[in-house]
Amino acid sequence: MTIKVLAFQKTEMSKELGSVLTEKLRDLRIDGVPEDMKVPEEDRPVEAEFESIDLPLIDLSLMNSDRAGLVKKFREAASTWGIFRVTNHGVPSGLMKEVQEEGLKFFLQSEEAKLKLLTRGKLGAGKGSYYTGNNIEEKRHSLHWAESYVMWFGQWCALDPTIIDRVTSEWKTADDRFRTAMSEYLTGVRAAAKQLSQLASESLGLKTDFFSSPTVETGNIVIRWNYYPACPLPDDVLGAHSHTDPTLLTVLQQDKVGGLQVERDGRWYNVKPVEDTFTVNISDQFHIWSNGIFKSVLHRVLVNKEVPRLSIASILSLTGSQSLCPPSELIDENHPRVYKDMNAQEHSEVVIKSRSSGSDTKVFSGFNYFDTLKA
Ligand SMILES: O=C(O)CCC(=O)C(=O)O
Ligand SMILES: [Fe+2]
Repeated sequence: MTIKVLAFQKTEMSKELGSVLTEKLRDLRIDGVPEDMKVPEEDRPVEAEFESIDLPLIDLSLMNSDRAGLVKKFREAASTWGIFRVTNHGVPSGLMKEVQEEGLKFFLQSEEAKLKLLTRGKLGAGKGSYYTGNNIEEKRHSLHWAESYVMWFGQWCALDPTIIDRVTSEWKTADDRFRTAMSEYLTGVRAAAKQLSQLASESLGLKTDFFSSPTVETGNIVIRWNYYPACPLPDDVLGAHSHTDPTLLTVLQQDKVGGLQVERDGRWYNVKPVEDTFTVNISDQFHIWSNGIFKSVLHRVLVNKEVPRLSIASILSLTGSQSLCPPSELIDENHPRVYKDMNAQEHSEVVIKSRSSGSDTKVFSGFNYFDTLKA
């Protein structure tokens, strides 16, 4: 039996590469771990070493009643951990479960059905869906023990029912209810992201909409389901190597299984999943945009022997000519500009270059290229 893992991360891919992957899938066997998925001995995670942490909690039901307290908490969480838990975010529990179950159905399809979506990443205008995994072109580290299904919806302000319809229907099992669920989920995530980015602005003494307006109007939204099959040798692989997200903000829905780890001061911590909450992390663009005040958190994913894990990442990013320049209010003699002026497109080019040529073969991270962007 072949295992349900494959290897890809590029939105652009050639037909040839698609068939290489098909071959590769045929070769994989459930009773072992292919050599190119094995993490080098010295980088293997050892479970016994890790402490579990309960992340700082941002309770959005306090937006009106204790805004000042929430703003303070946001600043603390975003500038120390770079990751926090969000509760009372407005996305109903039943809807979260539904989107999770539907995503699971995608991965449980036959490989043949999934592979049909492998090359969809090339769809024009940045809207469409595709099946993916690690990047086998960038031979920078062992392959992830994971597969993903990604939906690109484009800019929030242009998102309308026809786009949701088009993107969701690329997965042939998508039905009307799934489309409605995705539409409701996107609305909920957008509202939560708006509130969070308002807190972000206020926490730095800026106008409420400074970050929120570009984030949930002209910014982009991508939804990505990550599936980590149970692994016969979990200590030999990683579901995701250590990385920071190159984008702005990631709103993550985890299932009960656990496996996400975050780094702080050189140590890895297990992030406990908590039902009905989102795990939200600051990503590279927000770090740059906040003049380095918000921390883009380094994270990775461990897998286990017993149960598969599913997570759903709503990935928000600035795009094209949107500026990542920090506002003048954050710059003075004591707080000089940390990074050069750049827009999202220029940033994205640096990320792509760093990922294909970086010196650290284990980490895909802003820490690999932030230095090159210094003012
Ligand atoms: O599955 C997770 O917990 C994290 C996924 C992740 O890091 C990502 O999609 O960038
Ligand atoms: Fe990530």
